[in-house]
Amino acid sequence: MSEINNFADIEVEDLNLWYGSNQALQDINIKIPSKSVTALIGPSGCGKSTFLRCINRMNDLIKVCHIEGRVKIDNKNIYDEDVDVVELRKKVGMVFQKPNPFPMSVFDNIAYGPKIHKVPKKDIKGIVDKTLQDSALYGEVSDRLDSSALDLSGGQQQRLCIARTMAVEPEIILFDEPCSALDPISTNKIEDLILELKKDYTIVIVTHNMQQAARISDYTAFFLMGKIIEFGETNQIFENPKEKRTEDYITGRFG
Ligand SMILES: Nc1ncnc2c1ncn2[C@@H]1O[C@H](COP(=O)(O)OP(=O)(O)OP(=O)(O)O)[C@@H](O)[C@H]1O
Repeated sequence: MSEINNFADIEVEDLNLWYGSNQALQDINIKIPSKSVTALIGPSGCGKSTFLRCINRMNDLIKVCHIEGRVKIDNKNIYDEDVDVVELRKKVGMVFQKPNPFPMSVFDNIAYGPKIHKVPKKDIKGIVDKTLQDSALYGEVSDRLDSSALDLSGGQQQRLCIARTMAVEPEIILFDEPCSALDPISTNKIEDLILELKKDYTIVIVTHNMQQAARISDYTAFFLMGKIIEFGETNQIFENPKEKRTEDYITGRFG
């Protein structure tokens, strides 16, 4: 278990995961602190995305996947039988590698979630405006709300996807390499947005970019071959790692 004692929104206990006979996660125990950014780093194929997907049960969609252990959010195991997965995914939003706006207007992209969750019609416009402002996108799209979201730039599309996630008021937002398809300026804007978002949300982000992890995260977990090798404050992990394997990875000796 991690040594970080801050209040944790997500507590993972003895998590093991298999794809068929291939074990992709092994004995994962971690407490992810609330209202902060936690980065998941490690070489390709070490289980970062698999772990991220465990936090909102996205792996349920994969037939060969078998999971043991507990992922507790607000002290409730999200793998309990009585958990409503739609409600869970409202609480735990996810932003993917490639921007994936719906093929509809900018407005409708953001209104989609609140409508599904039966927010009264009269409140929708206010939610869309507020979400666009909170995601720092309003100035760029306020005169294009009725245009197709697919006409926005890649970076704007990704911020729209973040806004779409925020519109249903999640508690946690999972980011799976959200900047890997973006140019440096768009990447900067997303990083600034993530830093803003952590005041209100618990954020977990998979990134291959060490500088990005160092810039935006408060905590870092280093994964290797399906295990968490080290977890701690980002400064400590980057400047004074306890494990030689963490140091080797961070200094670019492998991966
Ligand atoms: N849908 C799937 N079906 C079967 N095996 C999978 C599936 N998704 C991932 N795996 C396997 O699980 C292991 C961990 O993969 P995962 O994508 O979680 O790693 P990762 O650290 O996120 O990698 P990357 O950095 O390349 O995205 C790998 O061996 C991978 O081949």
